[in-house]
Amino acid sequence: KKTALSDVAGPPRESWLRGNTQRLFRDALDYNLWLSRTYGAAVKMCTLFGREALYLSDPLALHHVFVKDQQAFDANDAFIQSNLLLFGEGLIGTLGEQHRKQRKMLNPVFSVSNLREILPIIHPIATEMASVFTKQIPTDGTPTEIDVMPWLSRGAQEYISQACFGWTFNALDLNKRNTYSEAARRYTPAALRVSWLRPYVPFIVRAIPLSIRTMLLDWYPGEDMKDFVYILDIMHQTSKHIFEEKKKSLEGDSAEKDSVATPGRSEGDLGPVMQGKDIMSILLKANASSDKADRMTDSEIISQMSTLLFAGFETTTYAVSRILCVLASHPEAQARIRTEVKAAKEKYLAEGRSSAATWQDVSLSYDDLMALPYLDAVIRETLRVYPPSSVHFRVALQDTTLPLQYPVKSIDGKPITSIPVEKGTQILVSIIASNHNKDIWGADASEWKPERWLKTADQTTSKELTDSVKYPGVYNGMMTFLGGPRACIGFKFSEMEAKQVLATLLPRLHFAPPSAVDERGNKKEVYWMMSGPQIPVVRPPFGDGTTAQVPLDVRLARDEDFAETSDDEDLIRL
Ligand code: HEM
Repeated sequence: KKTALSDVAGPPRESWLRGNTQRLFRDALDYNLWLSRTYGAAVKMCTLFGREALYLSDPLALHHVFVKDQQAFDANDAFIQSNLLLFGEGLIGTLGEQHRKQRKMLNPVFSVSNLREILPIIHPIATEMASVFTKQIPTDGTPTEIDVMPWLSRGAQEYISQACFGWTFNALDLNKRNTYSEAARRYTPAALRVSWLRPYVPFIVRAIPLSIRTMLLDWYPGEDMKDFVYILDIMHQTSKHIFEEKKKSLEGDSAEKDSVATPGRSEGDLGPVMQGKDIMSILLKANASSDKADRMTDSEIISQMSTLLFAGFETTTYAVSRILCVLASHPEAQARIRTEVKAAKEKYLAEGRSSAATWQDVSLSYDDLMALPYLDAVIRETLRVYPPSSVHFRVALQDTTLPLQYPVKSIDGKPITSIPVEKGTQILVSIIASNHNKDIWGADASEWKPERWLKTADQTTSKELTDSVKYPGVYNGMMTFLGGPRACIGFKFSEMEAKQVLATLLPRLHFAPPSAVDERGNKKEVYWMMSGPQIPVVRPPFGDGTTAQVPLDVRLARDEDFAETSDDEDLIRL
């Protein structure tokens, strides 16, 4: 049967049942880039049961999906139904009006003015991370190989739990085991083991009653599913527990306040330390004082907590791990950040704006940290070339037409300038192909060049980025955090976290790729497996090729690890 997408070219269907989209999520960086370079910025793909989908990286078509015709597109069924099962009615499990209402309540909570207040309070997390590394390396400056991933992951957990919930799991303290933080760190490997089920979730949920699903779960052979359900249960129970504690403490239950923990002690509410500035306290207050019609139920709030714990933790862990990994291979960029941060921190001491004992201990304000041009360029460029997640789904809610900025060729070689899209068509939004689009970013689109985000004061234009064509992404015209009404709510938060972590670690520590060699002269190499999220692994013979890890040589920073002069003073961010 001829469909609206029939003329659009794309790779052949591999199976009527499964289509050919699975390959996009199986260690498929090259495949994703090959697709868009072979067929252009709009490619026909096949999904389940012989249906067709559009794999998109065209800026104008994406502008229609996320901005101009945003009412005609939403998240797809498999995404919503599976998230609803996993996390309940949080932002990633709701659609339409309910989602809009939730966003209206949550957007202001993630505002810059709130982040400004939170940043200085959570600075000790980055300092604790730095001291965790410092304790593992010799004081004479020789390097030690450390798998930095678990520590960055524990740090990211604390960032989310402290900033969002005013709660600590003491994740950076190995002497204190915590069931929740262990469960959360096991979430992604466990989810990937059962991910084959995800596209079928809408069918299962609609066709099989809950009681039978529960029975099937008990009978299901193997431990993968049970383990996954256990992890979800821990996450849900934790969110519920924190919510109840928060609520009690906001209602002024003094008995509870007395039992709260302080950082470095046992797990619990940071209450007095956070001064009610955590995201959840602000949200609970806003919710209580809003119109009844706009108010979220307790169960929706608990679901938001699980959603934030999940959505804000691993993405940021992988992002910060990737930035450190890239910097390890670019010592000159590392040196430049170190020098830039040093100048900013020393200025604080000189102006009496900080009482820290050394410049390294200075905590920069949100505005000063965000204004560091080279640090900003490094983070932007890393998130562009290496976005932590690569492809996201949308579905057309009505018949519509998507115009193309860059025409593609039809299956019989004719130019296509716009594509009719029928209601129900799946759109695969390719973050990776968009961020690597040579038409936008230039011939060197796939190269890591932080300088592309900077210009000197006397430069009035910058070659690639002043082009009129832009992506509708919320973050600097790139698609890493998507765009439109369902764009990442935490992008400023993750940017702030990454900057604080780097501005705290780099002045003290130097990172390099692992130097140890085996008897055949092989060196360990971190390989980023792109399976939806980009996961760092070490391939055999050194690693198992599946466990997430980022081994790096870490040593104390020396004088020669700083750039000669800071030439960044003249640089302006684009
Ligand atoms: C580098 C780190 C991060 C990346 C790359 C990232 C990326 C994304 C992307 C691509 C989406 C859209 C998903 C879709 O609709 O298909 C998203 C949504 C979301 N992100 Fe992030 N994210 C990051 C960090 C965070 C953080 C730190 C938080 C919370 C503090 C967060 C919370 C959320 C939430 C709640 C949503 C759902 C928004 C909605 O549907 O309205 N993310 N993120």
